[in-house]
Amino acid sequence: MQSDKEGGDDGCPEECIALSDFTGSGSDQLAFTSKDKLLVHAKPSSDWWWAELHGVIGYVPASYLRPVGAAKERDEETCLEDPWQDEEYFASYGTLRLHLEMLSDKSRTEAYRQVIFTNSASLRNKVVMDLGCGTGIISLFCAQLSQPSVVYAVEASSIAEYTRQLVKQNDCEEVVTVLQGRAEETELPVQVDVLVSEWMGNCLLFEFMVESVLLARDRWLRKGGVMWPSSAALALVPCQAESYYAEKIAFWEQPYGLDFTPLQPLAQKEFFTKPKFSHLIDPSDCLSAPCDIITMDMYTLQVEDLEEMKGQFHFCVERSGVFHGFTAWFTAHFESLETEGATVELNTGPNSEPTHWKQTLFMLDRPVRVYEGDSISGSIVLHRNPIWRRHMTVTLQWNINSSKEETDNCQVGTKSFPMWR
Ligand SMILES: N=C(N)NC/C=C/[C@H]1O[C@@H](n2cnc3c(N)ncnc32)[C@H](O)[C@@H]1O
Repeated sequence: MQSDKEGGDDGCPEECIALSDFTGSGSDQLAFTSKDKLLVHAKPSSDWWWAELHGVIGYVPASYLRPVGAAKERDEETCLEDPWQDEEYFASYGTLRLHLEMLSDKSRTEAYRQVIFTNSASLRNKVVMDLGCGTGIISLFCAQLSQPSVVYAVEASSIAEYTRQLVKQNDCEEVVTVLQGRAEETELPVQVDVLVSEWMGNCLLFEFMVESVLLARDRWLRKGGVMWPSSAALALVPCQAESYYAEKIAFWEQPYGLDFTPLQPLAQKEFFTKPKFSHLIDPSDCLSAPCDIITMDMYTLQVEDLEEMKGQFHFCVERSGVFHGFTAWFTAHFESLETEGATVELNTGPNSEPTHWKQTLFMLDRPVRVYEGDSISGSIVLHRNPIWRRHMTVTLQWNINSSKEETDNCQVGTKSFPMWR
C-alpha cells in the first residue's frame, strides 16, 4: 500500500545495485547484469520486486539486489570479486586428491572408457573437446582406443602441466593437445564434432560446471555435433535412514544413563539443515520406486534454465516404515555416434555399483511413520544461489496421503536445504 508521502511504506522508489546477473524468464521479468543500478518502484512480495532499468520495467528477484548505500554483507564483499570462487575451486583441482578420487571411481571412469570404446570406429578423424580434462584420462582413452584427428584437452587448473607430461608419457602427443585455461576463455582453431566432459557434481548440479559445458557447446560444437553426456537426470526416492537418525538424534536420549534430550533440537538443526553428501543408501531403505524428477537435454538446455530447475513427484509407498527423508542421485546417458547404436548409461543410484558421488540424503526435521499404500507427492526446486554461483538451495515440498483412516488424512511439509551457502 503506497503511503501519501514521497516514498512508499516499503521505501520505494529505492535505488538498488545488482549483486549478480539475472537473465530472467517470462515476459514480465526484467533481465540485468551484476552491478546494474535499478530503481525499485514497488515490493509486492519479499521475493519479487517491481523495478526499472534503462526505461524498461519488470519483476526482479529481490535476493539479487542490495539497496545502494546499504551495508555490504561480508559474503557480498568477497563474492563480488569472485562469485565463482574460481581461485579455491581450481586450486582444489591443482592437487592430486580429487583426481585420485575420481580416477579411483571405477564405475565413473569405466563408463567413459565404454563410451569411447563402443564409438571407436565413429570417432575416426573426428575433432573432440574434453572439457575439464583433469589428468586427461578421457582424452587418453580417445587416443588409445580410437583414431580421432585431434582431442583438445582443456583444463583450467595447474594440473594441466602434468596432463601434458602424461600425454607425452603415453605417446599420445600426435592426437591430444592440452590447452591450459578456462574453457570460456579458450580459443580452438576449429569447431568440434564431439564435446565430452565429466561435469556432474553432487545432486547433479553442484559446482555448476555444467554452465561451462553449455557455453562451450554454444561456441564450439558444430551443427549436428554430439554431446557426451547427451542427457542427465536427477532421481529421487523417499527413504528410511534409521541408523543416521539414531547416530545424530537418538544418541542424545540417554548417553551414559543421562538425559541429553534438550540437545536434540540443536542436533537436528546442526546435522539436518544441509544435505548429507556421500550417503550410501541401502536399496531396502527405499520406501518406493525412485523417479527421475529433473531431466536435462544437453542439446537444448540453456544457461538461464539453471537458475531454477523444478520437478514434481508422486511416490506410492511400497513398504511400511519410517519416512526419514529423501535420497537423490543422478544418471547420465551417452548416445551412440552411430544411428541405432547402443546408449551408455552412468547410474549413481543404489542399484548400481557405488561411485565417488554415492547419493545425497535430505533429512526431514521429524520422521513420519508411513504405511504401504500411502502416497508421498510434492515438488523439488533446485534454486541456484544468485551470489555464490557454484551453490544452490534445494527446496522440497511434500504431502503424505495416508491410507489409514485413524491418522489425519494428509500431512504436509516443506524444507529448504542450502548446498552450501
Ligand atoms: N564435479 C565433477 N564431476 N567434475 C569436476 C571436474 C572438474 C575438472 O574440470 C576442470 N574444470 C572445471 N571447470 C572448468 C572450466 N570452465 N574450464 C576448464 N577446466 C575446468 C577442473 O579444474 C577439474 O580438473
